[in-house]
Amino acid sequence: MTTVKTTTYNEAWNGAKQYLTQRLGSTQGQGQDADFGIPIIDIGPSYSSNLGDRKQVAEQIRKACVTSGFFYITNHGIDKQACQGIIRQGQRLFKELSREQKEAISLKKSPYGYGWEDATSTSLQNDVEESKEGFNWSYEEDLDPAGGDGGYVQIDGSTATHVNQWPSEKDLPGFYDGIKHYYGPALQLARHLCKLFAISLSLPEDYFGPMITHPSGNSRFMYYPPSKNPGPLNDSSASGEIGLGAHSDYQVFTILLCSSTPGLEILSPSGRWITAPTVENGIIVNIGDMMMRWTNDIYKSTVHRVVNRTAAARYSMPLFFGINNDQIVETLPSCVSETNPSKYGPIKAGEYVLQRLATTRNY
Ligand SMILES: O=C(O)CCC(=O)C(=O)O
Ligand SMILES: [Fe+2]
Repeated sequence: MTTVKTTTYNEAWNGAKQYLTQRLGSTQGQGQDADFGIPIIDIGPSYSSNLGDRKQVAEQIRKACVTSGFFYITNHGIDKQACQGIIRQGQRLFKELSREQKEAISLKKSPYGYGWEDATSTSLQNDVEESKEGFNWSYEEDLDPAGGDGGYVQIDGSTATHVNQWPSEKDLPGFYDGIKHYYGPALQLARHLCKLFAISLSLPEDYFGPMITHPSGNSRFMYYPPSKNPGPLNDSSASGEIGLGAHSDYQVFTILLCSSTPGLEILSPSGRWITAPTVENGIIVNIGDMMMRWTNDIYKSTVHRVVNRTAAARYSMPLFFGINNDQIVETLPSCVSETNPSKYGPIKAGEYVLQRLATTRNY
């Protein structure tokens, strides 16, 4: 039987801080930028019944994952209306709720940090102030088109339900249904991507299937105010305000939907910040640290941040997709060999995220 070590809060805090410092340090100007970018992958053929078509898409995904760990997907199956609709729900939440209504669902009232947050409650890069506003929620079975299997556990192993803090139907009519309209298809897209990741890693196509029956699906609405000092994109200095500090994502992978205002910047191996372009009907997928660890560092989770350098507001909605929180993550069999032994021990998926989240709280 696999034994898994549990960690104290202090160990987690020190470990997570060390991890971020090391990740930020290791990308400061050492590598080459050749092959580094955010390719656009048409995943339409991956819905084909022909394995060759699915393999062809998986191969493109693999190429992106071993370089930048970021790619756009198009023809992903989520309709335009659902994508526009969810961004609108985010706008409504930030614009239409009063400060008092927002405070009533503040993340400070939630043991898991779910709910509305002002700019200062959390920061991803310690000591760097962020200008964003956010609203966080977690997976719940009512939002899952597959219905879940009744086994959902929180990142700390708790079986508590109804942990999300939604605005009331009176304050924001139709909000929850609006969420469901995009979040449900996005979860199914994530499950589909798991099959493509499995093929890309030379694993059986349904390798991850049993691990995503009650998946971790934390999500956020983000609002980045217009810059007080608009300037050019691809300017590595952060003279504009930092919307979201430099970080890598924690989960297996992120499905990121953005409004048309640019602002996401990814850190290249030579230390340049590259602005992600706006791609019509495109959704960004990026590898998270859990996937990097799981693949023995073969797939990369790249450091990124958000700086809104424009005079317009920016909105986005990342969905941090992970496997069942009670699932043990052990280096994937196709990522170890005699010459490349496993660098990491087994860990419970939820426990790993808990450790990484430990440093972000400012309250
Ligand atoms: O808003 C964005 O474009 C990126 C958000 C992000 O990186 C995150 O929430 O982890
Ligand atoms: Fe991120």
